[in-house]
This record gives sequence, C-alpha cells and structure tokens, in this order.
Amino acid sequence: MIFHNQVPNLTSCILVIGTFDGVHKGHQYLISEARKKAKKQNVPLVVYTFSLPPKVYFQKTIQLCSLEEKINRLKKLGVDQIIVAHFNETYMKKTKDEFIEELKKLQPLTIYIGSNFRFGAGRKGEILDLQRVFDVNVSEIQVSADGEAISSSRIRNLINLKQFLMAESLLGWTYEKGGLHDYEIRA
Ligand SMILES: Cc1cc2nc3c(=O)[nH]c(=O)nc-3n(C[C@H](O)[C@H](O)[C@H](O)COP(=O)(O)O)c2cc1C
Ligand SMILES: Nc1ncnc2c1ncn2[C@@H]1O[C@H](COP(=O)(O)OP(=O)(O)OP(=O)(O)O)[C@@H](O)[C@H]1O
Repeated sequence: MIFHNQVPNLTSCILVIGTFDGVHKGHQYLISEARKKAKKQNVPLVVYTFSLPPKVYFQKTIQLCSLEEKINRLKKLGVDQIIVAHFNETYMKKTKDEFIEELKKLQPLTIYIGSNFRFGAGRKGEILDLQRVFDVNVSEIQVSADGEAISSSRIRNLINLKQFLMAESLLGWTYEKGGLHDYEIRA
C-alpha cells in the first residue's frame, strides 16, 4: 500500500473519504463496494482519512483504534493508497471549497461516501456540494440485526458500557488485538 501525508496528483482512482475510526462493519461495506468498482475500472482504490478522528479532537471521545491499526485494517481490506491529512487547527479551517479543490488533484472517477457524510470547516460541506463536481456514490447506512445504524459513536458508547461482545460484533475486529475475526472480504 502507498502512503501519502499530502494529497498527491493522480490520473484516476476510486476514492473513499472518512474518519474510519475502528474501520467498523459499515466502513467495511463502503470500502468493499468501492473496491469492486476499482477492480472493474482497473484503477487504484484510494482512502482519504485523518490522523485523528475529529470527534476525538473536538469532544475528547475515546478512539477505537490507533492510526497505525487503522492503516493495517484498511490494507487488509485491499486499499491501494492512503492519504492521511494531519487533523489540527490549520486543517480544520479549510473551507468546503478548498477541500473540493484538493480532491480534484486525485481525479476520482467516483467518490464513495455514506449518506451522513459532511466535510469542511464547521462541517458545512454537504453531499450535494460534492455531487456538483464529482460522480458520487452515496451508500446506505448499514445497520445491525436490531435495525440500529452501525457507527463509531455507537461502538464507543458500547465500550464505555463495557459491552465488548456487542462492540466487537459491530466492529468486525477484536477490540484489543485488532485481529480480523468474522468478516470476509467480499470479492
Ligand atoms: C477540511 C475539513 C475541515 C473540517 N472541520 C471540521 C470542524 O470544524 N468541525 C467538525 O466537527 N468537523 C470538521 N471536520 C470533520 C467532518 O465533520 C467529518 O468528520 C469529516 O469530513 C469526515 O467525515 P466522517 O466523519 O463521516 O468520516 C472537517 C473535515 C474536513 C475535511
Ligand atoms: N453504517 C454505515 N454504513 C455505511 N457507510 C457508513 C456507515 N457509517 C459510516 N459510513 C460512512 O463511512 C465514512 C466514514 O464515516 P465515519 O468515520 O464518520 O463513521 P461513523 O461511524 O459515522 O463515525 P462517528 O460515529 O464517529 O460519527 C463516511 O463516508 C460515512 O458516511
């Protein structure tokens, strides 16, 4: 896997954007959909993520996995290239339009995101803003058997409540060791 700490100039790719703390089953679904498309189009699968989850930065929530472990998990899911933006005071001031300008350097054929995605300073960027410029695939939010959305926030709550088995079943990885246990990469 190729690692970038700055946005590179690419000629084509399938792009997935997000925080991906824990790389839970919802994330895994999104990435597996993007991976199928990248294979079909014969272009690299690129993930754009952040060094620190914005919620950990702003709300001091617990972090589901380290940056290193996140990269490991993304690698296992077949991601070809990863861009890690350093999430700090300067980065968070970037407007939605500046962020879009940055993404143009990647020349994505399609951007894959979930339907709750927001971006840019003050979270002002909406999916519609991306759709004006790029082809965007908006994925449905995956839910667990009880019908509740899978999210990093939900898993953080479960861990705070010491409900580790439930947390792990939504993560698809063991919480402590970071190993893959019940998730199979969909070809
Ligand atoms: C350039 C940029 C600036 C951001 N600034 C803020 C911010 O001011 N406040 C905030 O809560 N989140 C901010 N975020 C984080 C977004 O709200 C969001 O978490 C991020 O785009 C990833 O989406 P995801 O959380 O669905 O993975 C920013 C994101 C980007 C890309
Ligand atoms: N359950 C899900 N199903 C499909 N896509 C998802 C799901 N949860 C998040 N995504 C998408 O994955 C990307 C990364 O999302 P993000 O890291 O914010 O996850 P999250 O679980 O919503 O986190 P948090 O609860 O901390 O806000 C975004 O494009 C988001 O829309």
